[in-house]
Amino acid sequence: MASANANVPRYIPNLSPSKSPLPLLNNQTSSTMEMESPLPTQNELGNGRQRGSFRDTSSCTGAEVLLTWDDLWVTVPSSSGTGKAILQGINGYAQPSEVLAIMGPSGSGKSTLLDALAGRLASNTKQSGSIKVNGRKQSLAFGTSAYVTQDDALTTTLTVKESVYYSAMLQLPEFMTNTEKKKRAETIIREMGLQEAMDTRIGGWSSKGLSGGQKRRVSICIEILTRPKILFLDEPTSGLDSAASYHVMDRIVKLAQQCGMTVIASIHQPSSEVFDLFHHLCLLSSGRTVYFGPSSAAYEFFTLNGFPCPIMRNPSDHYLRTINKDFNNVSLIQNEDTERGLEGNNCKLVTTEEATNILVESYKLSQFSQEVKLRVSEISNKEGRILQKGSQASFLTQSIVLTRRSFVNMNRDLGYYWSRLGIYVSICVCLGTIFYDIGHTFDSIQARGSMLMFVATLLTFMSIGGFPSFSQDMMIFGRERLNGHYGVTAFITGNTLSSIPYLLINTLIPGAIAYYLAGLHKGFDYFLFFVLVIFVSVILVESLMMIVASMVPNYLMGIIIGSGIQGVMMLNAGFFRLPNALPKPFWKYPMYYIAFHRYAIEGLYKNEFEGLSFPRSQGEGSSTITGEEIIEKIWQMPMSYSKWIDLYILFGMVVLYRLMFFVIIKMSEKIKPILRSFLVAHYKSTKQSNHGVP
Ligand SMILES: Nc1ncnc2c1ncn2[C@@H]1O[C@H](COP(=O)(O)OP(=O)(O)OP(=O)(O)O)[C@@H](O)[C@H]1O
Repeated sequence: MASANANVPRYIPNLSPSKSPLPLLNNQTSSTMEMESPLPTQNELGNGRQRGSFRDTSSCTGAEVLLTWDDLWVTVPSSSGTGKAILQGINGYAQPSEVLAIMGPSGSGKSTLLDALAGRLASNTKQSGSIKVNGRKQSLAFGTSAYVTQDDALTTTLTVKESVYYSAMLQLPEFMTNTEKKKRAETIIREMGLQEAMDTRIGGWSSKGLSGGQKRRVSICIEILTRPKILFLDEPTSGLDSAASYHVMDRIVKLAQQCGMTVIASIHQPSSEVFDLFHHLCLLSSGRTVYFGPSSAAYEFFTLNGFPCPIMRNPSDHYLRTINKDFNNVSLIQNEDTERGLEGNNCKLVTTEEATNILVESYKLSQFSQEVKLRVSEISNKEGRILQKGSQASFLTQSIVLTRRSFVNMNRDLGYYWSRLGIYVSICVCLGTIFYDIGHTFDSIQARGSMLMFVATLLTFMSIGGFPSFSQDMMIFGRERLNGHYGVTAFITGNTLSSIPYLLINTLIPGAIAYYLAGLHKGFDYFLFFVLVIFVSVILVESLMMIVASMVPNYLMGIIIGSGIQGVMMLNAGFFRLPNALPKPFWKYPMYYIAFHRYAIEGLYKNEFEGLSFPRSQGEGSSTITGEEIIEKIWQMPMSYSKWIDLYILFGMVVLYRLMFFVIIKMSEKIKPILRSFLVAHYKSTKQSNHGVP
């Protein structure tokens, strides 16, 4: 076997020549373990491997970040009630100017580790153990860290240049000029190899734009604009071919070295060239550490534990294949002479489960593990610099930029307002022709009531059509908010201001068609009030949908829940069942007062009927009834206040709904940590009682 392969070139790993990081196997004695520490010393930090220079270094200042995690456990509730451990007491560290790769089969806990370190675990998880930044328990404030998620939540209608530029305007400090910000954005786009795609739109479900790999790179560009001190990358190379993967990772490594940035990246299947770029490797399997140490020494670790990398196989593929339990693989374990093969009786087949257990146990006893513990305690026992929040654009700048960005997006995304305008116009043409020249007969009282009810309810209900586009905006907001790009108030301001012109067009044109075709109350001021009520009602529905969007996981759920809420409010607005007939305990009090459609139809009815008179019954010669009487007696609406009060109430509701959205987002941010610390406390007490600890 050996001779058959003698002429086949073997993969040459990037091993440190003088380092022999032998692991401790259970059956080995310590005499076989004489070794030099494979870990860099503090003096070596920052020197890194020199891989050329990175051009824009103007902002590479500030404190470096050393991150450690010790006995880190993350559990989630399981059906058995005992909880499922996703991470099982792992240790490790990440250092400035270096890239730590987290690798492991799918579901091994890579993203969870990244989330735990970045402080953004899901609220249903419980975390225990210690995570320290520069030896202190401190959070990673804006400007100090950035996180590139797996899903590229980007504004699909913007070009690459616009996306990165708007983001630069939002994130970079006020003291930088617009030209400097633009330059920074362009430099980063070029560094990520996107110069050819600068003017290409991101693209989404409706139009093809960038490839998946290019979107990944745009996401990275956006997050590294501030030159964060610590960068978390979740699958940065997914969707990229091997050349692009190398290109992107190489840029990140250079940036790390140039700026003293600490990079932690979870990665699925790096090519050998990409793998070679990593300084350290954390290999996980089912939340346990299989290996943590210099990436170059992993080859030897596997070899010495009986799992040498076969000829011509990419070592990182080999590591993952050895520990991937998903497909009932088997591995060949070689005890001594790796060249003799099966017939030499030194090999046996083991399942991947067994192979993983051997490696995990071996790692625990190895010098690597000891070194990691030593380094972790060394760093955690020395309190370093406290991280200061980075400077960013002012609230005013952020609001202006968000308004502009949102305005451009609303204009280009046909689903946001333009398609709705088309539908509104069509419906209003139908409405206007069905109620054409409504007149002032007895029958027109009912006809007016029905038409205005339709306008106030079903027409405003159609605003729900823009929800998919809005929910995409919410996803982007969620990502940018988590990364601290801007606050909730700036988002609400931007969204509100940018939508106003479109909502005006959407209500003015269709409103005019319906109003004048039907021949409603003559006079421009009456028409203006009519449009104002529809306008505010549509903003109200949008505000309601904002609240819904902040609470539901996807837009389909949002549409279902939003329609349900509106349906109930419409039913209860006092038209389908007159106000005095509404059952008192619930539908009259409080629902009739909460239903915003009630104020919309009240305002519209007062606007339409006040000042007009109609025959009391069908036929000629009948006496007349005034509009005021109709409102009070037929529609059972209060005349103690004017139509303007109804409009003010609607407007007040818009403010209230937007405030509610603000409070919900803020509260969820405040409640999540409290909930998590409660769960952690509960977890600790359960753990202690399970182990009989007093
Ligand atoms: N919040 C959560 N609630 C329940 N289970 C979770 C949660 N987060 C992660 N898990 C589970 O923990 C395991 C590890 O998930 P994680 O996303 O960390 O794996 P991964 O190694 O990043 O996988 P992949 O490479 O496929 O993204 C999975 O089985 C996942 O279903």
